[in-house]
Amino acid sequence: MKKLMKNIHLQNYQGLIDNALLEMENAQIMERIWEKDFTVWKNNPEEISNRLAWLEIAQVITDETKEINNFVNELLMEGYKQVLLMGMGGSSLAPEVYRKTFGVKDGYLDLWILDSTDPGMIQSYTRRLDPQNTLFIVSTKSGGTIETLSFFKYFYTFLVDKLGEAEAGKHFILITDPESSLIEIAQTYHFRKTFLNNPDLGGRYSALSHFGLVPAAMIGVDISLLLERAQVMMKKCQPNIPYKDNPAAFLGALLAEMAKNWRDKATYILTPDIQSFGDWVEQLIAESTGKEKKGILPVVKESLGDPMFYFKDRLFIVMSLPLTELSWIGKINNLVLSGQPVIHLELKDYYDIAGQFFLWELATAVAGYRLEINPFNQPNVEISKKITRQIIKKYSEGSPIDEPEPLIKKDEMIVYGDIEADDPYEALRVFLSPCHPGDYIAIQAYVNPNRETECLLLRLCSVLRDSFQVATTVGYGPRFLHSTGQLHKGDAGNGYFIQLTSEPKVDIPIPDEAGSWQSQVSFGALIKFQALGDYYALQNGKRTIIRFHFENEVSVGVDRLIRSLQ
Ligand SMILES: O=P(O)(O)OC[C@H]1O[C@H](O)[C@H](O)[C@@H](O)[C@@H]1O
Repeated sequence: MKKLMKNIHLQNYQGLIDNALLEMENAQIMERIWEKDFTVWKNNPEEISNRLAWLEIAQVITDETKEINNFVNELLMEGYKQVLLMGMGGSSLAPEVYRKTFGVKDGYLDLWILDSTDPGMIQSYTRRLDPQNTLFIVSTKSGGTIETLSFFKYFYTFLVDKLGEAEAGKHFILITDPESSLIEIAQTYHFRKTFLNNPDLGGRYSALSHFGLVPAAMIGVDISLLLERAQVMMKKCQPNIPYKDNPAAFLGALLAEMAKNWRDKATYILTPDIQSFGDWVEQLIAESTGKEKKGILPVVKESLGDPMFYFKDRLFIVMSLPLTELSWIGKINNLVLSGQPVIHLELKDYYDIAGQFFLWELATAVAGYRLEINPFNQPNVEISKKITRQIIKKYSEGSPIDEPEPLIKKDEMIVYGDIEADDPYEALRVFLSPCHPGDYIAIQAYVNPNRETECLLLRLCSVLRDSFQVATTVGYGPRFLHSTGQLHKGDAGNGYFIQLTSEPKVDIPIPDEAGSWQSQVSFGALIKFQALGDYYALQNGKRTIIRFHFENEVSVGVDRLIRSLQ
């Protein structure tokens, strides 16, 4: 434990955590989790007993690394140069961590991830990829995710145009569960391969399964070494390890006890080389704990500020690699001095990411036990999907769609919400006026996730945090719907949601059937309806939401909002 945790500052919470660990030891919680005893969480095994295979996947899957590596070699021999992975949430976040952390090894395939339905984003991928040398991964556990299916239909049709029908299917592979309806589609369209994943684990617990390992091997990551590192961590978390030295027991108890004591904002400070781990752990914690009016809010994108900008609702988690220049170490010390609880985990090298995947999965399962929730389901995600499907149906039938009445139109912005104001800036101020420390502000941006927008949205977060002393998060739609979307609708309801939408400059059709350009719905319509579906889902759930629609440049609109707050 000491090697793993560089520093632990629990302030006056040490006794609370010691007690929680003692209680857990007496109730043999780690033993029961490893024995896959569903009663740890609920009295009903539904969506628990068939969701625990991640506990051993790093061992079980070692037999399959050879097959995965052989497949990658086959692709390299055939001259493939790049891979476009199409998937949402648990089917794409771990591959993104591997790509952003390890980069691409010489001679291996470059990996791009597509998890945005923004037409501009899809167009830029289409322009950049070389059809001859690109492999497409359709990655979906359920086989029913609308974004993933739409990406498949679009890129397959695109490839038929470029290479012909006989060639197109050879450029596609599928990663899915054995029961998925996509298996038949893969056969129909002559995909080159289908990897069937272990169905007994959820997407956010799948980093060490086919969903993570196949793309990792493609960029030249040594997947056997990854699994070894995960197994090292598994050993450290066995039930025979005293609970106080068991990192998963400790972390799980820490996350949950802090949340129960109003420190429910798990704020990650990650060094740039492992920054993307934040996006993965965000889905894991938010989707696993944000339900039954409870939840831990992962804060993964905020810049590190001075102590005065933080309320006493935080737990800070610092993660770094040895010898990384920690320019912000002084700021961390100030946080400790100001009374904030801070822990610092140190990874030996990039391959330790695999150990961290396992550690946080088990810690989240432990936290779920302490919070008395089922950490393996996502009961509220379906709500916005359902409303979006209804809107799409109406639109396809040519029926009118219910849209909220615009409140204000000014400065190329249209504002929607249940407040009274004369201009967008006043609307934002009025909207946020009841927001107080302990709440959080979530920016939900259904826009092209390019660098310029990202910088501005992060700036908006900083300004909001510093003005209101609240935790802030930012997520791109529809990506966040598969990550933090569950928490937004399932937690206690103290979030303030700022939805940002934009007028697409281009549009791209979603083929009704793969292979033909006939199309009823475009990506532009889909992203609009996804935003609308979630807007209504949040409203129905009595959440506080405002929408700013940018008629022109998103960057100009966001910049105006930032200035109005300063
Ligand atoms: O892998 P898929 O079945 O396509 O699912 C992708 C994502 O969809 C849903 O929104 C779930 O809430 C996520 O947990 C999941 O990761």
